[in-house]
Order: sequence, then C-alpha cells, then structure tokens
Amino acid sequence: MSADDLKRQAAARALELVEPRMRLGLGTGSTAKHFVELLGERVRAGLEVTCVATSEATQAQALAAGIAMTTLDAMPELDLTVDGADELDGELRLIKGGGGALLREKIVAAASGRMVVIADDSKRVATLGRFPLPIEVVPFGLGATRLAIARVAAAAGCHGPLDLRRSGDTPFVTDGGHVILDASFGRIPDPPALASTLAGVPGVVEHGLFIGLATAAVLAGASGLIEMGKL
Ligand SMILES: O=C(CO)[C@H](O)[C@H](O)COP(=O)(O)O
Repeated sequence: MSADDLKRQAAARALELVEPRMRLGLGTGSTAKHFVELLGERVRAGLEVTCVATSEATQAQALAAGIAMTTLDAMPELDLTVDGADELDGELRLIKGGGGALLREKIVAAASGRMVVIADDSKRVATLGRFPLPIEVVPFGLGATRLAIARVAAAAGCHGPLDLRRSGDTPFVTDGGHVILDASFGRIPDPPALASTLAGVPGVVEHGLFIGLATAAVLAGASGLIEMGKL
C-alpha cells in the first residue's frame, strides 16, 4: 500500500467523527487534502457542516468541493479540526508547518474543541526534531531574528542550522506574508521549553511546535490503523 493510500485511510477514519452541523477546521497538506476531498463527497450527498480553512490552498479546494466555508471572525469557535503533521510523539506533541501553513493551522487548532491528527505511521517519532522545525518570522530584521533564535534554542539544548525556506530562486512567503526558517535540530530534548522560549523572540510570528493542542491522532500503517488519544 502506498503512503498516499495510508493517508487516505487515516482521513477516512477521521471523517467518521464528523456529525451534522459541526463547525470544522480543515488542515493543510497532502493528508488533509484527502480529508477535504472525502468531506466534499459527504457534503454533496447532503451533510451540513461549516468549515474554516487553515490556508488559501485548502480554502480553494474546499470551495471547489462545494463545502460551506466561513472565517474565525464569523465563527470563532470550532468543534473539531482535522489536520496532518510532520511529526508526532507519544504525548501527541507535534511538529507542523512543512507545508508552510503553521500560523493559521495553530490559530484554527487553538479555536477548536478537538484537534485530530491524521497521518501515515512514518510520522510517529520517539523524540521530536528529526523533521526540521519551521519557524515563521517577519522578513524585517531577519539576520537579527535568526541569531536570537539560535541563542535561545542553544539554551534549550537545540543546535543546528536555521535555513531560510526557498521557493525556487526566492524566499518562500507564507499566506500571512512572512518567511520561514527551518531549524534542523535533529532532536528537541524539551519541546515545551523550546516552544515558550521561541515565542518570546521578537520577530518570531509562530513556530511549528504544537503542544497541548492535538487531542487524538489516527495513524495508518501497513498493519492497520493506530488511534492515539480520545477520538
Ligand atoms: O503542517 C502542515 C502544513 O503546514 C502539514 O500538515 C504537514 O506538513 C503534513 O503534511 P502532509 O500531510 O503532506 O505530510
């Protein structure tokens, strides 16, 4: 079975959690894309839900699928968000932002009563950090912000290059107009400590550590689905 088949299986399981009239957050990335596709099928068959997207890409996909979309201004509380992840550990702590949507993803997850992660089981790790941690920063003062991040990260036991994410020849720009530094730490010994110290750096808009946000996960692997937390 391909990784894409596994992602779709995880998405299909999460779809079973959706009930009529729910307020949903829709994630970003290849796994979340399966969920939106499957949700669209249910909506076209008569299911009523209202959704908020975590990126312009997901917004466009959902609208094309016929899903009713709104904003967090009109609907500031959501019942359930379903999103992918780049890594998750045994405590449902995540690294997100591989697709560059971490800021909106975190805002939407924080506005949701539940956040369910869908992924193939390759995303499960014992210790976060193998996947480079995306850190969204404002372009102004990038050099100073990068240095400040390196200093606070080192104090939290994290060392490694902070690479400006590129899209071809130019820096990758997020939906919010910011840029991303991908931090190759290899291992993050204390994710909550790093999360809080990064949040205090001027110029850092958001980082991809999601701590205490995911309430459950569905991981699809060759031997079936593994569920973590309370679905
Ligand atoms: O955080 C994300 C986007 O910002 C994605 O959820 C994450 O990158 C996982 O993507 P995929 O499902 O394609 O593996």
